[in-house]
Amino acid sequence: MQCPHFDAGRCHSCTLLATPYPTQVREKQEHVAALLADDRIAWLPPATGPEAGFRNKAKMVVSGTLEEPVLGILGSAAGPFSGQGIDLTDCGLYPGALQESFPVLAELITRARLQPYDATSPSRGARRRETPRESAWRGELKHVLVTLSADGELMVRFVLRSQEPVARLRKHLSWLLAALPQVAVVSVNVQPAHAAVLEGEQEIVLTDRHALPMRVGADGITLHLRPQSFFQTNTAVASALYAQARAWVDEVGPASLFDLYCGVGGFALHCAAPGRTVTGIEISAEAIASATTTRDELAALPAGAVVAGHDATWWAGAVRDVRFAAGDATAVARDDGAPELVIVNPPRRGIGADLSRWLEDSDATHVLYSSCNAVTLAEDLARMPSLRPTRARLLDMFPQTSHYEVLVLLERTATAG
Ligand SMILES: C[S@@+](CC[C@H](N)C(=O)[O-])C[C@H]1O[C@@H](n2cnc3c(N)ncnc32)[C@H](O)[C@@H]1O
Repeated sequence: MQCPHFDAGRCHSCTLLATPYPTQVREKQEHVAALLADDRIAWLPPATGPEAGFRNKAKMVVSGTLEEPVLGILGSAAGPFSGQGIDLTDCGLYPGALQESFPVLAELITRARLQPYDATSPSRGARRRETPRESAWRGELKHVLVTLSADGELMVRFVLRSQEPVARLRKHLSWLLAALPQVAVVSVNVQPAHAAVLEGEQEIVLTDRHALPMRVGADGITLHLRPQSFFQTNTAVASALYAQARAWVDEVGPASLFDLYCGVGGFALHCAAPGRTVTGIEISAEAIASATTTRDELAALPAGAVVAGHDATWWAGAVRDVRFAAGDATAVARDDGAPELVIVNPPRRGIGADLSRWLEDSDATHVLYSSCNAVTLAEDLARMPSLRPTRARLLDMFPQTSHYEVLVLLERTATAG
């Protein structure tokens, strides 16, 4: 992949751009195999998708002026573009449908007078004080977050410093929906702090629709995605990830499973089956609401519908005992007895000592660990010596970067104690 921003030193995100893609995948495979360093693991060939145009979401920093807003990133503090707004609307990681939305969103910013937030320079008055107040920074619009579904629909979220511009945004909403009819959901996220935090707690949805339907795979499950919910970055590889998880879970055939850090329920719903009790736990209440919507939709499919190879009757039975609850995944270590199989898919920090210890000491016969950080994965596995990794697969969710996803099936070899 060729990138003018990388070549000019404006953006450094794609650190592997100069490495041919097959070499990237081979080196990631060597990296994860060396980190897990376990000859007993049977590795499946890596799962890959397109090497460009694969990102389903864009997190655009908004800079520039009201008349000429810039959507992209701010140049890194150390380099020659320090603090400068860098336009990344043509970034090759975005599919065409995302790229095409950016000029329209930029025009909306101008029309609705959403002044780009100036993250670098407090006003002159504030500069005289040692710790300028948040109000001393100029502007309102911090980020625009855009998510694209496999069916071409969009969710657009405006991260604002305050609610002040919301009325203007509402006024221009019909213009946006006419200019970009594929927009399904528009919301405002209020993030008042001058801090490196992408979004705040308050979300105001401006459209009638509150969730973006994210179909996974050709005839696959359509997961519902509400604002403030996580979704895997690469829909094609996420489809392979969930399919692999389902294949291994079905082979084990547990009567009960937990999906910890379940997000909008991708693993839980792909691994549901008649006669299987599934419990999904996730910290974001909005993600749990999304997962519950998908479950209810699968429970009531119209006669004749086929989803992921199963008909409406099968699905009604499969999701009958699927439950989702908002909460801290590590708290199950205190509260609940273990099911037969536990799926974990934590953030980069991994599951940590407490949850690892609970799994190690539990009655679960299998654990399925999906990780986006093999370093913390290896640390967690070392804490669970009774659970032997038997099978694993690298899934390259993040081409052109050194990041990747890895799925590992663990099987209990010894009774904990
Ligand atoms: C890597 S994402 C996985 C989401 C989901 N499994 C999927 O396939 O999309 C990690 C998820 O963990 C959630 N999370 C973070 N800390 C958590 C905690 N302490 N307890 C429960 N969920 C947590 C995040 O909100 C996020 O949805």
